Amino acid sequence: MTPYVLQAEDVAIHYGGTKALDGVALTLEKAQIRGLIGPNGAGKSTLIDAITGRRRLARGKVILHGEDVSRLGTVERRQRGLSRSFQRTSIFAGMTVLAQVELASHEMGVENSAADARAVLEELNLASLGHRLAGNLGYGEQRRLDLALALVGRPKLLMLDEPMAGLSVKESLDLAQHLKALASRRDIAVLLVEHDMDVVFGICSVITVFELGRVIADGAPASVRANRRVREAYLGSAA
Ligand SMILES: Nc1ncnc2c1ncn2[C@@H]1O[C@H](COP(=O)(O)OP(=O)(O)OP(=O)(O)O)[C@@H](O)[C@H]1O
Repeated sequence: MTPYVLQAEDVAIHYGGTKALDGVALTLEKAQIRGLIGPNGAGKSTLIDAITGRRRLARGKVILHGEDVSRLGTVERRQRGLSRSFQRTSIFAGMTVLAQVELASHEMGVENSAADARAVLEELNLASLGHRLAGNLGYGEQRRLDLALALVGRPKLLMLDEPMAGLSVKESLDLAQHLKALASRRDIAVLLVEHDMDVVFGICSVITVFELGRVIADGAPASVRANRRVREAYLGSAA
Protein backbone atom coordinates (compact mmCIF):
# COMPACT_ATOMS: atom_id res chain seq x y z
CA MET A 1 0.00 0.00 0.00
CA THR A 2 1.47 3.37 -1.01
CA PRO A 3 1.79 5.97 1.78
CA TYR A 4 1.07 8.70 -0.77
CA VAL A 5 -2.25 10.34 -1.47
CA LEU A 6 -0.67 11.99 -4.51
CA GLN A 7 2.38 11.31 -6.64
CA ALA A 8 3.22 13.55 -9.58
CA GLU A 9 6.03 12.02 -11.62
CA ASP A 10 8.08 13.70 -14.34
CA VAL A 11 5.19 16.01 -15.23
CA ALA A 12 5.63 18.13 -18.34
CA ILE A 13 3.14 20.62 -19.78
CA HIS A 14 3.78 22.62 -22.92
CA TYR A 15 1.90 25.69 -24.17
CA GLY A 16 2.93 25.69 -27.80
CA GLY A 17 6.69 26.16 -27.65
CA THR A 18 6.72 27.17 -23.94
CA LYS A 19 7.65 24.46 -21.46
CA ALA A 20 5.45 25.61 -18.55
CA LEU A 21 6.43 22.47 -16.57
CA ASP A 22 9.40 20.27 -17.30
CA GLY A 23 9.99 17.07 -15.34
CA VAL A 24 8.22 18.05 -12.10
CA ALA A 25 7.88 15.49 -9.31
CA LEU A 26 6.24 15.85 -5.91
CA THR A 27 4.27 13.80 -3.41
CA LEU A 28 1.65 14.39 -0.74
CA GLU A 29 1.03 12.17 2.26
CA LYS A 30 -2.19 11.89 4.24
CA ALA A 31 -3.08 15.18 6.02
CA GLN A 32 0.16 16.80 4.88
CA ILE A 33 0.20 20.47 3.81
CA ARG A 34 2.75 21.14 1.08
CA GLY A 35 3.45 24.71 0.03
CA LEU A 36 4.26 25.46 -3.59
CA ILE A 37 6.11 28.72 -4.09
CA GLY A 38 8.05 30.46 -6.83
CA PRO A 39 8.08 33.67 -8.84
CA ASN A 40 5.23 34.71 -11.16
CA GLY A 41 5.05 32.45 -14.20
CA ALA A 42 7.04 29.63 -12.53
CA GLY A 43 4.28 27.10 -13.33
CA LYS A 44 2.47 26.73 -10.00
CA SER A 45 -1.08 27.12 -11.33
CA THR A 46 -0.20 24.95 -14.31
CA LEU A 47 0.79 22.15 -11.94
CA ILE A 48 -2.59 22.38 -10.21
CA ASP A 49 -4.26 22.21 -13.64
CA ALA A 50 -2.14 19.16 -14.49
CA ILE A 51 -3.02 17.37 -11.25
CA THR A 52 -6.74 18.14 -11.44
CA GLY A 53 -6.92 17.12 -15.10
CA ARG A 54 -7.65 20.53 -16.64
CA ARG A 55 -4.46 20.29 -18.68
CA ARG A 56 -3.28 17.28 -20.63
CA LEU A 57 0.22 16.10 -19.78
CA ALA A 58 2.89 16.20 -22.48
CA ARG A 59 4.80 13.68 -20.36
CA GLY A 60 4.67 12.08 -16.92
CA LYS A 61 2.05 10.69 -14.55
CA VAL A 62 -0.43 11.78 -11.88
CA ILE A 63 -1.14 9.03 -9.35
CA LEU A 64 -3.91 9.22 -6.72
CA HIS A 65 -3.88 6.62 -3.93
CA GLY A 66 -1.67 4.43 -6.11
CA GLU A 67 -3.94 4.69 -9.17
CA ASP A 68 -2.61 6.30 -12.36
CA VAL A 69 -5.29 8.90 -13.21
CA SER A 70 -3.30 10.69 -15.92
CA ARG A 71 -5.90 9.86 -18.56
CA LEU A 72 -8.96 10.60 -16.44
CA GLY A 73 -10.94 13.86 -16.64
CA THR A 74 -11.57 16.43 -13.89
CA VAL A 75 -14.91 14.96 -12.81
CA GLU A 76 -13.53 11.44 -12.44
CA ARG A 77 -10.60 12.77 -10.40
CA ARG A 78 -13.00 14.78 -8.20
CA GLN A 79 -14.97 11.60 -7.57
CA ARG A 80 -11.73 9.95 -6.44
CA GLY A 81 -11.33 12.57 -3.72
CA LEU A 82 -9.31 15.28 -5.48
CA SER A 83 -10.77 18.76 -5.05
CA ARG A 84 -9.69 22.33 -5.72
CA SER A 85 -10.91 25.72 -4.60
CA PHE A 86 -13.36 27.18 -7.06
CA GLN A 87 -12.31 30.83 -6.73
CA ARG A 88 -14.96 33.50 -6.32
CA THR A 89 -16.15 33.30 -9.90
CA SER A 90 -18.15 30.18 -9.10
CA ILE A 91 -20.11 31.82 -6.28
CA PHE A 92 -23.77 32.47 -7.15
CA ALA A 93 -24.48 35.89 -5.66
CA GLY A 94 -28.25 35.41 -5.52
CA MET A 95 -28.20 32.09 -3.64
CA THR A 96 -27.92 31.61 0.10
CA VAL A 97 -24.68 30.21 1.46
CA LEU A 98 -26.32 27.02 2.71
CA ALA A 99 -28.27 26.36 -0.50
CA GLN A 100 -25.14 26.84 -2.56
CA VAL A 101 -22.97 24.49 -0.54
CA GLU A 102 -25.81 21.96 -0.49
CA LEU A 103 -26.13 22.18 -4.28
CA ALA A 104 -22.38 21.60 -4.72
CA SER A 105 -22.63 18.57 -2.44
CA HIS A 106 -25.66 17.25 -4.34
CA GLU A 107 -23.82 17.68 -7.65
CA MET A 108 -20.99 15.59 -6.20
CA GLY A 109 -23.51 12.78 -5.70
CA VAL A 110 -23.39 12.95 -1.88
CA GLU A 111 -26.44 11.11 -0.52
CA ASN A 112 -27.17 13.36 2.46
CA SER A 113 -26.06 16.64 0.96
CA ALA A 114 -27.90 18.73 3.57
CA ALA A 115 -25.91 17.15 6.41
CA ASP A 116 -22.68 17.34 4.40
CA ALA A 117 -23.24 21.07 3.72
CA ARG A 118 -24.05 21.84 7.36
CA ALA A 119 -20.94 20.00 8.57
CA VAL A 120 -18.70 21.87 6.13
CA LEU A 121 -20.16 25.25 7.12
CA GLU A 122 -19.69 24.48 10.79
CA GLU A 123 -16.12 23.40 10.13
CA LEU A 124 -15.39 26.82 8.60
CA ASN A 125 -17.35 28.89 11.14
CA LEU A 126 -19.83 29.82 8.43
CA ALA A 127 -22.91 28.15 9.93
CA SER A 128 -24.35 31.42 11.23
CA LEU A 129 -24.15 32.87 7.70
CA GLY A 130 -26.03 29.97 6.07
CA HIS A 131 -29.17 32.03 5.39
CA ARG A 132 -27.27 35.01 3.91
CA LEU A 133 -27.11 35.63 0.18
CA ALA A 134 -23.59 34.85 -1.02
CA GLY A 135 -23.40 38.18 -2.86
CA ASN A 136 -23.90 40.06 0.42
CA LEU A 137 -20.96 38.41 2.19
CA GLY A 138 -17.75 40.29 2.88
CA TYR A 139 -14.70 39.43 0.79
CA GLY A 140 -13.07 37.30 3.51
CA GLU A 141 -16.33 35.39 4.03
CA GLN A 142 -16.57 34.74 0.29
CA ARG A 143 -13.06 33.25 0.33
CA ARG A 144 -14.18 30.91 3.10
CA LEU A 145 -17.23 30.02 1.01
CA ASP A 146 -14.81 29.10 -1.84
CA LEU A 147 -13.15 26.71 0.54
CA ALA A 148 -16.50 25.32 1.74
CA LEU A 149 -17.49 24.56 -1.86
CA ALA A 150 -14.26 22.62 -2.32
CA LEU A 151 -14.82 20.61 0.85
CA VAL A 152 -18.16 18.98 0.06
CA GLY A 153 -18.09 15.23 -0.42
CA ARG A 154 -15.16 14.82 1.99
CA PRO A 155 -12.20 15.11 -0.42
CA LYS A 156 -8.88 13.60 0.63
CA LEU A 157 -6.76 15.95 -1.44
CA LEU A 158 -7.24 19.69 -1.85
CA MET A 159 -5.51 22.02 -4.31
CA LEU A 160 -5.62 25.66 -3.27
CA ASP A 161 -4.43 28.40 -5.62
CA GLU A 162 -3.77 31.59 -3.65
CA PRO A 163 -6.64 31.23 -1.18
CA MET A 164 -5.38 34.22 0.84
CA ALA A 165 -5.23 36.65 -2.10
CA GLY A 166 -6.80 39.98 -1.19
CA LEU A 167 -7.30 39.15 2.50
CA SER A 168 -6.05 41.30 5.37
CA VAL A 169 -3.17 39.96 7.47
CA LYS A 170 -5.60 38.95 10.21
CA GLU A 171 -8.02 37.26 7.79
CA SER A 172 -5.12 35.38 6.14
CA LEU A 173 -3.76 34.05 9.41
CA ASP A 174 -7.26 33.14 10.51
CA LEU A 175 -7.95 31.21 7.29
CA ALA A 176 -4.53 29.57 7.54
CA GLN A 177 -5.29 28.29 11.04
CA HIS A 178 -8.66 26.97 9.86
CA LEU A 179 -6.92 25.20 7.02
CA LYS A 180 -4.36 23.59 9.26
CA ALA A 181 -6.98 22.36 11.72
CA LEU A 182 -9.15 21.12 8.88
CA ALA A 183 -6.37 19.14 7.21
CA SER A 184 -5.66 17.32 10.42
CA ARG A 185 -9.30 16.80 11.51
CA ARG A 186 -10.54 15.61 8.11
CA ASP A 187 -7.30 13.89 7.05
CA ILE A 188 -6.99 16.08 3.96
CA ALA A 189 -3.71 16.46 2.11
CA VAL A 190 -3.31 20.03 0.80
CA LEU A 191 -1.21 21.50 -2.00
CA LEU A 192 -1.09 25.23 -1.24
CA VAL A 193 0.03 27.78 -3.84
CA GLU A 194 0.41 31.02 -1.94
CA HIS A 195 2.46 34.20 -2.17
CA ASP A 196 2.04 35.03 1.54
CA MET A 197 5.27 33.59 2.98
CA ASP A 198 4.12 33.97 6.60
CA VAL A 199 1.25 31.64 5.81
CA VAL A 200 3.35 29.17 3.80
CA PHE A 201 6.16 28.92 6.33
CA GLY A 202 3.62 28.97 9.17
CA ILE A 203 1.43 26.01 8.22
CA CYS A 204 3.27 23.86 5.66
CA SER A 205 5.34 20.86 6.78
CA VAL A 206 7.07 20.67 3.38
CA ILE A 207 7.67 23.24 0.69
CA THR A 208 8.46 22.89 -3.01
CA VAL A 209 10.07 25.80 -4.85
CA PHE A 210 9.59 26.27 -8.59
CA GLU A 211 11.53 28.32 -11.05
CA LEU A 212 10.79 28.32 -14.78
CA GLY A 213 8.77 25.11 -14.64
CA ARG A 214 11.29 23.10 -12.64
CA VAL A 215 11.69 22.19 -8.97
CA ILE A 216 14.71 24.00 -7.54
CA ALA A 217 14.21 23.00 -3.89
CA ASP A 218 12.03 20.67 -1.87
CA GLY A 219 12.03 19.97 1.85
CA ALA A 220 11.18 21.15 5.34
CA PRO A 221 10.58 24.91 5.74
CA ALA A 222 13.88 25.49 7.56
CA SER A 223 15.95 23.82 4.85
CA VAL A 224 14.09 25.69 2.08
CA ARG A 225 14.58 29.00 3.88
CA ALA A 226 18.29 28.28 4.22
CA ASN A 227 18.72 27.22 0.57
CA ARG A 228 20.97 29.75 -1.15
CA ARG A 229 19.50 29.31 -4.60
CA VAL A 230 15.98 29.84 -3.25
CA ARG A 231 17.01 32.99 -1.42
CA GLU A 232 18.64 34.37 -4.55
CA ALA A 233 15.85 33.37 -6.91
CA TYR A 234 12.84 34.14 -4.83
CA LEU A 235 12.86 34.83 -1.13
CA GLY A 236 15.48 37.59 -1.20
CA SER A 237 17.67 38.47 1.71
CA ALA A 238 14.68 39.40 3.90
CA ALA A 239 13.58 35.75 4.26
N1 LIG B 1 -3.03 29.36 -21.30
C1 LIG B 1 -1.73 29.61 -21.48
N2 LIG B 1 -1.21 29.72 -22.73
C2 LIG B 1 0.09 29.95 -22.91
N3 LIG B 1 1.00 30.10 -21.92
C3 LIG B 1 0.54 30.01 -20.66
C4 LIG B 1 -0.85 29.76 -20.37
N4 LIG B 1 -0.99 29.72 -19.02
C5 LIG B 1 0.23 29.92 -18.50
N5 LIG B 1 1.14 30.09 -19.47
C6 LIG B 1 2.59 30.29 -19.30
O1 LIG B 1 3.07 29.16 -18.56
C7 LIG B 1 4.02 29.57 -17.60
C8 LIG B 1 3.55 29.16 -16.19
O2 LIG B 1 2.42 29.91 -15.82
P1 LIG B 1 1.61 29.70 -14.46
O3 LIG B 1 0.38 30.56 -14.50
O4 LIG B 1 1.42 28.25 -14.22
O5 LIG B 1 2.64 30.28 -13.38
P2 LIG B 1 2.41 30.60 -11.83
O6 LIG B 1 3.63 30.13 -11.15
O7 LIG B 1 1.10 30.06 -11.38
O8 LIG B 1 2.37 32.19 -11.84
P3 LIG B 1 1.59 33.22 -10.85
O9 LIG B 1 2.29 33.18 -9.54
O10 LIG B 1 1.77 34.54 -11.55
O11 LIG B 1 0.14 32.79 -10.78
C9 LIG B 1 4.20 31.07 -17.78
O12 LIG B 1 5.28 31.27 -18.65
C10 LIG B 1 2.91 31.49 -18.42
O13 LIG B 1 3.09 32.67 -19.20
